[in-house]
Amino acid sequence: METDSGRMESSVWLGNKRHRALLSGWRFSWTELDKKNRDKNTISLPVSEVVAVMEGQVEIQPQKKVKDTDRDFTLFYVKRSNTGSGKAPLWSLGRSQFCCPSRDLRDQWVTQLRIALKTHCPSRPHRLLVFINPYGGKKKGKQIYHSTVAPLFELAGISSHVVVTERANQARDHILKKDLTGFDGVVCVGGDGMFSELLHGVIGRTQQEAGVSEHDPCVMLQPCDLHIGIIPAGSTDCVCFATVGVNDPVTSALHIIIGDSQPLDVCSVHHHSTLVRYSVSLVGYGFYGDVLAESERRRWMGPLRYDYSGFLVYLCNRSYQGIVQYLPADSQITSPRDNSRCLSGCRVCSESTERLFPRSESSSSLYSRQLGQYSIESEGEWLSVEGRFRCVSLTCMSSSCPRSPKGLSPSAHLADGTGDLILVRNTNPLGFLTYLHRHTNTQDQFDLPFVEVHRVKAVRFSFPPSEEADDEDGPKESRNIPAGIPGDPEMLSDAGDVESGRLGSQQCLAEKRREQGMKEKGRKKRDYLCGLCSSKRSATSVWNCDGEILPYSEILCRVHGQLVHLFARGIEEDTVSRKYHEGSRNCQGRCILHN
Ligand SMILES: CCCCCCCCCCCCC/C=C/[C@@H](O)[C@H](COP(=O)(O)O)NC(=O)CCCCC
Ligand SMILES: Nc1ncnc2c1ncn2[C@@H]1O[C@H](COP(=O)(O)OP(=O)(O)O)[C@@H](O)[C@H]1O
Ligand SMILES: [Ca+2]
Repeated sequence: METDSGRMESSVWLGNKRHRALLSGWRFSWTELDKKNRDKNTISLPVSEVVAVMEGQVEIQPQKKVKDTDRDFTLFYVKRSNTGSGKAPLWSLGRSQFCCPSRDLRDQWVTQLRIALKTHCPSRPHRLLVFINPYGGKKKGKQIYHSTVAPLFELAGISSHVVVTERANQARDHILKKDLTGFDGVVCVGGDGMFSELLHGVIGRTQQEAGVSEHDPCVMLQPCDLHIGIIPAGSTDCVCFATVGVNDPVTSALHIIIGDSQPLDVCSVHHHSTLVRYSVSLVGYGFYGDVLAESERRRWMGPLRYDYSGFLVYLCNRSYQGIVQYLPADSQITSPRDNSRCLSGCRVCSESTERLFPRSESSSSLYSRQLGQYSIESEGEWLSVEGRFRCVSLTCMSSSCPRSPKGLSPSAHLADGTGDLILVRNTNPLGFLTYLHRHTNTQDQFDLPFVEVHRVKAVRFSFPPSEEADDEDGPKESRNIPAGIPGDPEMLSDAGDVESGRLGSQQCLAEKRREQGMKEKGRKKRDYLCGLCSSKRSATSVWNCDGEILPYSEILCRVHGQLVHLFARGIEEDTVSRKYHEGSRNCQGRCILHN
């Protein structure tokens, strides 16, 4: 046995196999030894990925039971499993049970490992405020939290205060108004809408405390310290998927436990001089706005509502007139078509931190620099595109999700202070289908003649004056999407009966009245369906802002670099198979590296 500060080495047993355990600085490893004391397999992991060290033999699933044998300790840690080539690994809880030659040695191991945890993991959360949306996604939020997440938090020594929401915006209001002393982070169990509530609460509270006006699009918003965790239990789970690489509650719970930190760009959306909302994934007009509006009345369908509504809206074949102005980002640094991917430890994002928060500048000069950048100097740099669009989308991140594993903009960065503006001009139905379909395969969705993409710092959307005059829907600020859409079987069944003339001419009066009533009903429905699909009557769409319909059409969006932090680390490469090959070159025996 050998110990000195930060280093400890001894013989241990795992089952009936002798091993050499080694704690050296920020790594802990154990190597199986053969009968001649030669190294066989090594498992090595960074201390930062140790979840807990417990005395005795400890199980956590299915039931936590402790057998306190005095020479044993149990190590829980992050274990990765491959999900297929190119996909991020899933994380699960690894468990290894060590038996030491003496109780004294066992106690030393437990002490040293816990000291290493404190030293190398200073930013782990101890107390969390958890909000569960019981109605999100497949309505499994409570079950996911209590059966999967809570036992992991408990094991890691995290105490949590749980609020099961009873209404929309309860989580946001709680964060804005209640005392949050002692909490190291806030966590939502739900979908992107639930995340958005936490986002608004955290940003709003931080600005209130800093005395910053959120309404001014030129202001430098105060970056938020309180971390946000997401346990995916929603319909799209885009924010989780795009920042972790999978939508898996265990993986996300482990990222929270080990205190991972991922900065995230946020877009503020303004109408005239008022803040409307914040967004991290999608600010989308046209197709995505129509899909959202259509899907809201089909919430009962659960996550499938988006597929169904997407299909119906596609059949509508609509496009919208608009003027899109944008402030381009520095094209020397990156481009949305450079085929890069923002992965864990992304260099572009790390270098952006320096650019966004230069250490040498005082906060006041930083504020005026930002003001200058947006209000005066930049005016001349705005570019403008006018036309008919199938969709206009702005995203601060790739917006990958299970429906679209590459996302809306596969090379977008999570924390570079820019967003990607995607303009899909009007095209024929097959062209638009090709565009949509490319979100689901490896083909480049930007390599189409009617699509353009720009890396931007800000975007404005307005209507051409002539279009405003043409609009029969009244002011652009208040257009409501009518409920219902062509192709809706509910709607077409009655209308179909009337059209087909199935009701005969020898009917009694009552029948005739009924027929007339149905005709009237059918006519109304047909008019209504035609109205929805006709580009003349409904000249405008709505904005989908991370799953919320915006009440305004003319908006200004500005990207705020690294405004919030998530308990995540960005998308990991498929390290399991790669590390196996690298590791085996460096070890005498089989070498499995975890990091
Ligand atoms: C022929 C196949 C077509 C497939 C097209 C796939 C395109 C998918 C892009 C998805 C981008 C998602 C951006 C995220 C949006 C969410 O914030 C929002 C709300 O989510 P939630 O709170 O979980 O309900 N989701 C949507 O707006 C759904 C868009 C789906 C469009 C088909
Ligand atoms: N208890 C509740 N009752 C009704 N709506 C809620 C409740 N809690 C949260 N919400 C709202 O439900 C919306 C959808 O929630 P989310 O968790 O994103 O599920 P989904 O991904 O299925 O849309 C969010 O906008 C959120 O504000
Ligand atoms: Ca970005």
